[in-house]
Amino acid sequence: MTQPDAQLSGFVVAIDGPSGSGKSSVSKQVARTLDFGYLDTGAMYRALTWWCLEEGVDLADEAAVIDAAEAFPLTIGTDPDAPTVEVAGHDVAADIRETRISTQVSAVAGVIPVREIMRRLQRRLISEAGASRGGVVAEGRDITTVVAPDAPVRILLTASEEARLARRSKELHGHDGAEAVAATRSQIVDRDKADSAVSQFTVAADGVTTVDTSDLDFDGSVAAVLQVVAAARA
Ligand SMILES: Nc1ncnc2c1ncn2[C@@H]1O[C@H](COP(=O)(O)OP(=O)(O)O)[C@@H](O)[C@H]1O
Ligand SMILES: Nc1ccn([C@H]2C[C@H](O)[C@@H](COP(=O)(O)OP(=O)(O)O)O2)c(=O)n1
Repeated sequence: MTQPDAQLSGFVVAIDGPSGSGKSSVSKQVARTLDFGYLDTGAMYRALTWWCLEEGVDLADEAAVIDAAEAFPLTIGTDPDAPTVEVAGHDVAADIRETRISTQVSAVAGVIPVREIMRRLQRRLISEAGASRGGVVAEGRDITTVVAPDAPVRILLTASEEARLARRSKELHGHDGAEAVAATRSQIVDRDKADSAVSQFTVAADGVTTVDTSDLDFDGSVAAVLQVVAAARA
């Protein structure tokens, strides 16, 4: 029989959303402002993908991917000023942002038993960060619905496809000209489509507050999230 989840420690702010909505950058700044911990769950799926490739695991072999997840030697830091990611002692923070990981991560994240292993690990990390700092901002695709549906603040951070494509193009190519946007499309649109098969992050679930950042700049997005948090803590 599966054990019921232990209660999460600390004040948890759960944030989900599609690629390029601003989850990582906005969540990190919100955590800094509140002096909370910060957990990037996407980095965990990326690091597992890196580890599978490093170990020569065929990503089409679900049993092998599950084995890799069960023995995953991950160390992840939850300080928003220095969010480290290490696998078996290797600093992989930069490697996991490479295109080869971005284009293959959905294959790993789409394996349901892997998600259950990651969910348990993520709840533990959220509780540890919450206990040591009083609170934590955790972001991903299923934090508001599956990992921390019991969080007192749950936000769907979203933005139009156009805005998300322009942001990611600027980040990857330095501008958002037509060619750069076309080159970025698969990393945003196709990946979101693949990820939607296992997580619901395009429409807010019951009790989840939508923050649409399409017409907000970065500071405006941070302020909008902080306002939702302040209302919940009042
Ligand atoms: N509201 C915003 N307006 C403009 N750019 C933003 C905004 N929020 C985030 N960005 C920028 O867009 C890019 C993608 O943001 P990121 O936080 O990586 O999104 P996600 O984690 O949802 O994929 C980054 O370069 C970030 O600085
Ligand atoms: N809680 C989560 C977080 C991320 N994932 C998957 C979905 C994404 O394609 C990858 C990488 O997530 P990440 O947040 O780094 O993606 P972005 O590039 O910021 O859009 O992991 C997930 O399935 N569940």
